[in-house]
Amino acid sequence: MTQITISQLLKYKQNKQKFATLTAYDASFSALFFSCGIEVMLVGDSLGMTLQGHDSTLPVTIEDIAYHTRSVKRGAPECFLMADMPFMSYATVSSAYENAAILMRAGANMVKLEGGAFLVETVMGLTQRSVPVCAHLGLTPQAVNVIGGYKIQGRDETSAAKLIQEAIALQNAGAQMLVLECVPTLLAKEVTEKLSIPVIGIGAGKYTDGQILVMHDALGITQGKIPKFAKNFLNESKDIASAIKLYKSEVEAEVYPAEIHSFN
Ligand SMILES: Nc1nc(=O)c2c([nH]1)NC[C@@H]1CN(c3ccc(C(=O)N[C@@H](CCC(=O)O)C(=O)O)cc3)CN21
Ligand SMILES: CC(C)C(=O)C(=O)O
Ligand SMILES: [Mg+2]
Repeated sequence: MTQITISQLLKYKQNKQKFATLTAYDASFSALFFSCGIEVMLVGDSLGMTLQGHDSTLPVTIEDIAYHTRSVKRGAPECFLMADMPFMSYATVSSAYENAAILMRAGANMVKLEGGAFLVETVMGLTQRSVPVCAHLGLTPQAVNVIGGYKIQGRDETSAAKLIQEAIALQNAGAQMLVLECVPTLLAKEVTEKLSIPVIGIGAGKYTDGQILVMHDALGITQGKIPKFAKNFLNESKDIASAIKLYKSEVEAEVYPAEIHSFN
């Protein structure tokens, strides 16, 4: 096996080959996921909820993400590893540089930042300094207190048009990937077609280039409210490896996400 890179993911987009990605937080799961053909993993700040038991992602620190990034990297050294920049770790351009460096040194291949046009300067500066950036638009969970809950975004014409403009601005600033979370299927389709970089969706319908799920949702071990887009692949599988392979094959065959996992 060889290292998965952004070039490989770009080829998937160009060949219209859908790809499945997952969050991972430790070496055992990252090794298992990679052996099941999951080539892209994210050390998500969702770990604040799934691992730490908080009711939001806000308590997560840069050291938390760095710790889990080191673990995931050791388990799957050849995967393309993304790491979330946690709440307030990119509040200024210079803090973004310092904190991105911590995650890159921990083994990340790309850092992910939540937000739109206000991040253009940050994304440009990171990219120029050799830190690959994934943008994240739509429902941005670090803004849960501003939004007033985990709600679908881009429903009306004004916010949809704004999201498209921001996606283009972030790509122009140098972002090499985009995560779209909880947006209507046809808005995600339009963004995916307009951008040349790979777009990964979660609750964004079937037309994005890739899909991402929180691993706990894919394995049915999430406690409390389960997002509409989540699917428990362990239900129909004999073990975790079979469940992950089923997830990958359903994404590749455009079976998952179905209508019931999407917003219109
Ligand atoms: N287990 C887990 N899965 C995730 O996808 C996830 C986390 N945790 N923690 C961090 C954020 C929070 N996320 C969430 C959490 C809840 C909804 C949710 O319940 N959404 C409603 C949409 C309501 C509407 O229609 O506006 C839903 O019914 O899915 C969505 C995303 C996504 N991320
Ligand atoms: C759900 C994904 C996109 C994420 O940002 C996370 O796991 O933190
Ligand atoms: Mg996140």
